[in-house]
Amino acid sequence: MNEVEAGRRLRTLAKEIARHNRLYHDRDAPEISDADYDALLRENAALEAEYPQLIRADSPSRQVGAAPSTVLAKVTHARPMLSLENAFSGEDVHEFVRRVRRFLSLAEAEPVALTAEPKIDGLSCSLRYEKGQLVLAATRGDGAVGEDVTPNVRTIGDIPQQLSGAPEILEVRGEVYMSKADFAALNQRQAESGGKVFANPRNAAAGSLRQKDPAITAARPLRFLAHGWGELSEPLGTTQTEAVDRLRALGFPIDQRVVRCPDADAALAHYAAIEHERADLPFDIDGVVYKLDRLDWQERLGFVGRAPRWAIAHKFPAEKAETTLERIEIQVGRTGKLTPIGRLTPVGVGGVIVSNVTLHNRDEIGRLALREGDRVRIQRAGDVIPQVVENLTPDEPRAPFVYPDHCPACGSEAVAEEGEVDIRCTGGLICPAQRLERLKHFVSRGAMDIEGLGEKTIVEFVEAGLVEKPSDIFRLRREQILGREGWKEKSVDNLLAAIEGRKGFDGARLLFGLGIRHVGIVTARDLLKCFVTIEALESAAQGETGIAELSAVEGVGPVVAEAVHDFFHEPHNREEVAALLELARPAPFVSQARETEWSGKTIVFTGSLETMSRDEAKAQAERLGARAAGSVSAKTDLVVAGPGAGSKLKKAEELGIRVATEEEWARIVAEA
Ligand SMILES: NC(=O)c1ccc[n+]([C@@H]2O[C@H](COP(=O)([O-])OP(=O)(O)OC[C@H]3O[C@@H](n4cnc5c(N)ncnc54)[C@H](O)[C@@H]3O)[C@@H](O)[C@H]2O)c1
Ligand SMILES: [Zn+2]
Repeated sequence: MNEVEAGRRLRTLAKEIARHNRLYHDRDAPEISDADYDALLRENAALEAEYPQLIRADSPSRQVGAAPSTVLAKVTHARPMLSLENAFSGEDVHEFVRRVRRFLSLAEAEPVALTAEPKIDGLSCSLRYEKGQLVLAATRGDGAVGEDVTPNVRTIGDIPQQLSGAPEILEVRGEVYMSKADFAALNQRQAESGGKVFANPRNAAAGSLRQKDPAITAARPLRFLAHGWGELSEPLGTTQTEAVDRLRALGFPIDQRVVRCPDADAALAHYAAIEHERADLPFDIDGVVYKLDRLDWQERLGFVGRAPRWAIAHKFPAEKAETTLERIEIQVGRTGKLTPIGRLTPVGVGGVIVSNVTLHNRDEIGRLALREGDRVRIQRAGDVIPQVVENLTPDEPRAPFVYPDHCPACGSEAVAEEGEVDIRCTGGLICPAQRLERLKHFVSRGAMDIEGLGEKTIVEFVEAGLVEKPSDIFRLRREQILGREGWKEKSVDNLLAAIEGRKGFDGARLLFGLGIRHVGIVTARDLLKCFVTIEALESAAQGETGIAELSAVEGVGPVVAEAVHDFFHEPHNREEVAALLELARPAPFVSQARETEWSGKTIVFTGSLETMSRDEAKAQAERLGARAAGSVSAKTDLVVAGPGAGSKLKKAEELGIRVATEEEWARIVAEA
């Protein structure tokens, strides 16, 4: 991999890992296994080690968790709540100790004692006591800012409300978790009452704590184990062991498997013992945490990036089992992505019964040469969605699995983009699997922006069968809506007037609203700047030289060209577009640009803007006749940088490109 490729890969990794962090930490709904997630992190770390100059401001190696949810109040931690580095082998653990020795310049003979303890699979929580009273409880959030869960935490029996003989300020940190037995019973109750069934104890604990109603938390069997601390007005001891003993004496639950080990080998022996016991433990664990016992050493080591240098989590290997792959089914996601799912003969893996696996994509099926009927080895890594790691019967004669080239939900053609493994349905507008998301996008503020037709209403209309595709919005009749619950005459009239008002609307916004892959509002404008009407664009896209013609448009590359071509290639889409054009009659493109000194220039906006949205800034640039671009190059004429600007600003400075603040930009606009 060369430097350019590495930079590109790092960008992809940053985006992907951030997405998985949100899914896992914020939404409690991971899409990939922890083992796959950890592999992404390791790939990122290896690339950063090779190309330190490419380390991004938003690098996953510097981030903890995910931003706090907006449902709960935010709490800025007095001391950050960090993550842990991972070790996957005994050798990794020895290397950790060697790193510590080097950092502290320890003599050969100097022993390095560690504590070893189970890594509880819950969610971390910080409890703040002032003068012995519990005053604040917070989740980790992104490490710097967490969520205020004080009223909820007050309902957890394991957590003392009052302490005697505690330091004046004491922040205790530990894990809120649910025992396996309580989790099973809760899920049973939830299923019987038609409530949410949780994927695993960690999700159940997180879902029970990270919500607004303390009565719900109180009804859930949450528990707590302390394993560390944050701000302190006086030390708890001189070693980790002493400090933990002190916390226990103050009344905090501490797991009995926390032990002091004189060296790494002793710690590894304790790891083996805990791993042996794992299945019988009352709660889920995903590894063993080692910490330096001496607190003065912990202090000197401090932390780097997202984790302390003085601790490491030794993860357990994934659990495996063998079974039969009975069927391969293709699911269509909300964005049209086809995902193969394996239906298995149910089998127990690490304490849960597994009957489905994700097969990721077509390439993965090819790599494992999977066919319906094969025996497979599956793996579950303390996670929700297990995966196939090996085909045990690749040589048995069996018909190969034929991957569909049409969408099972709507019958449209399904294609892979150049260089991409994912296969997508091209029938976006008419595909039932994508219906809701497409419609939400169509009416959204950046697209048709129909007042009174928000996401909620779209969901209502789709569920009622009133709307299936965008053109149906223009077919809505008064009597269809009137008489529905919550709709008064006035609101129906307002809605119909708003829809009526969108006839003859900006063609670029309608084109953007179609949700063609890679066609954002800027690209939609670029396309119509050249073709003027959607009809003209459509016939160009369908022509023999369509892709070449589209690629030649200023601001449009081959990827966009191909996506537009694929979209108009699909007869269902053409039919729907024709109906839309007939009903909505969008306006042909009229350039809003004036002739100014900025005409034809290229401007890049980076960082956050405070007085306007990014979209507004781009629109301003366009009105000056300039083009808003996404990345800085030698052809850039101006970079407008707000707070938090990173690599783009750096690049502009390197290239000697003019840089303006948001305020200066506002002046440029006013004066042009
Ligand atoms: N599957 C996914 O999409 C996905 C996404 C993000 C994270 N993850 C998984 O989540 C984990 C990463 O999350 P993370 O950043 O919270 O790191 P982590 O959970 O691996 O380790 C840090 C946390 O461990 C907790 N912990 C539990 N027992 C402890 C003990 N005895 N001593 C000290 N700390 C203890 C602490 O709360 C600490 O915040 C990994 O296992 C990763 O695989 C998975
Ligand atoms: Zn489809």
